[in-house]
Amino acid sequence: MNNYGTQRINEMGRLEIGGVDSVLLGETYGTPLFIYDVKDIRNRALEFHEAFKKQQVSYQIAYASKAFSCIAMMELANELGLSLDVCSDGELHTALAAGFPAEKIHFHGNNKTPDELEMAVEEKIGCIVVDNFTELTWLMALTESKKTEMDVLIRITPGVEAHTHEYISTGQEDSKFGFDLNSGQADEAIRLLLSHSYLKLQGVHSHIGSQIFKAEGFEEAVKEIYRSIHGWSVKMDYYPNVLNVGGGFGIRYAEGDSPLPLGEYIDRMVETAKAEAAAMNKPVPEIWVEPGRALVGEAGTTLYSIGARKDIPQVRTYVSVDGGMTDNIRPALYQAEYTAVLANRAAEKTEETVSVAGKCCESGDMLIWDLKLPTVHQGDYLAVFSTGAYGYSMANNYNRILRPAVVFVEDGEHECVIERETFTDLTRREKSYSKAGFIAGQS
Ligand SMILES: Cc1ncc(COP(=O)(O)O)c(C=O)c1O
Ligand SMILES: N[C@@H](CCCC[NH3+])C(=O)O
Repeated sequence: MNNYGTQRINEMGRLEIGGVDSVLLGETYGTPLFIYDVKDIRNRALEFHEAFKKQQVSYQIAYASKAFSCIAMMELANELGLSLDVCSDGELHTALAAGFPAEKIHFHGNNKTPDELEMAVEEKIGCIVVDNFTELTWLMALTESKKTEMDVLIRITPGVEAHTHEYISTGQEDSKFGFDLNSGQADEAIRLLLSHSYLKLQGVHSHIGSQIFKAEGFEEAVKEIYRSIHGWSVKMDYYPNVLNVGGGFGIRYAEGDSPLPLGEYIDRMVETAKAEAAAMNKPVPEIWVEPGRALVGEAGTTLYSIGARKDIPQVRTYVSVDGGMTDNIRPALYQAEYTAVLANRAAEKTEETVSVAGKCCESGDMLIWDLKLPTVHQGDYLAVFSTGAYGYSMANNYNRILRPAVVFVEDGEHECVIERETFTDLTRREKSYSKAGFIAGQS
């Protein structure tokens, strides 16, 4: 077993998380169940803070709430001294409902609507990360009409390709996100911003991708941004107060995944920024990062119950769980790999190789291929590791399957922070079509 966070195998041979027996959690809350190891989230936030403090630079760690967003998580992020990256009105609403300080919220997105921009301005959030000219035009008009100042960063695509799945790689020039550097679009946007009375350009943002294991991409991005800063400094006398390098720090999903210690990513990007600033004889900007997965990914475990089993002699054994692509779409979307154990028999030696299927009407609904487990029986609990990021937040109701519950565990205690969806939730906002020609019961 990989021993994520506080996990261990207890005296009964069961997986324990945060000092709580996972079987007890399954019995109490049912399955599928997302279990978050709060201590692990705390430790990771601390690791980021310590890395920045060691470098003696001003910084912000903005939790990318798209990774996992709910009231309890926003409260925890606030308690841990994090800022927040939101990229929709729903994420902003959740943060505000949790009492997250508006001035520490940053708004992202390649298609913020006029309503979302208005909400951000009215709520006086910390900054808007401007992504394109459409948004810039709207934002200029909005702040002028409201006579309200707003801090902004400009998102640029540094032309750096992170070595990750192409769907989660964003820093390359051919991307829907941000202003590109080569065509001069970023220059034009900065020029517009510098002459605007209400929009205050605080700095530059780049995000090169996600699940990145090497620091080189971040170093390269910082260098590339500085090449542009040089130009802006000469042409427009502009030098940023803030350099936001985005998120993307990788985590362990499967054996063989070996991300760097969090501090090393920070050291390498901050040292690059220090060297570049020194070469220009300028101060080091405030460095911001936006980790999502690195804060919550390994802290999450999904507990399922094993149902059907299908043995195809000489071919494969399928064991099916009571969830699947509805609570974890990542294997279907990115061929993401996971590992798992039988939570109720975590100490037993492995005896067979099975493939774990979800319950959706979809052949692609597979969670793990060729997983070694003790002989699997119906009713066993399967714990899939590292599901804390982009699991619940990408959950859906395909096949009208209900979204699972989420429980936080820490120091031997457990608390449900999101209840399991109910059938009532499924049909609550629905009504009959008044012009339906067919009325049940009549021929
Ligand atoms: C702009 C931005 N910031 C931060 C993140 C968080 O990424 P991760 O969860 O990989 O740290 C993302 C998602 O990739 C993003 O698009
Ligand atoms: N949702 C993706 C990462 C991209 C998210 C942010 N741009 C994942 O599950 O890995």
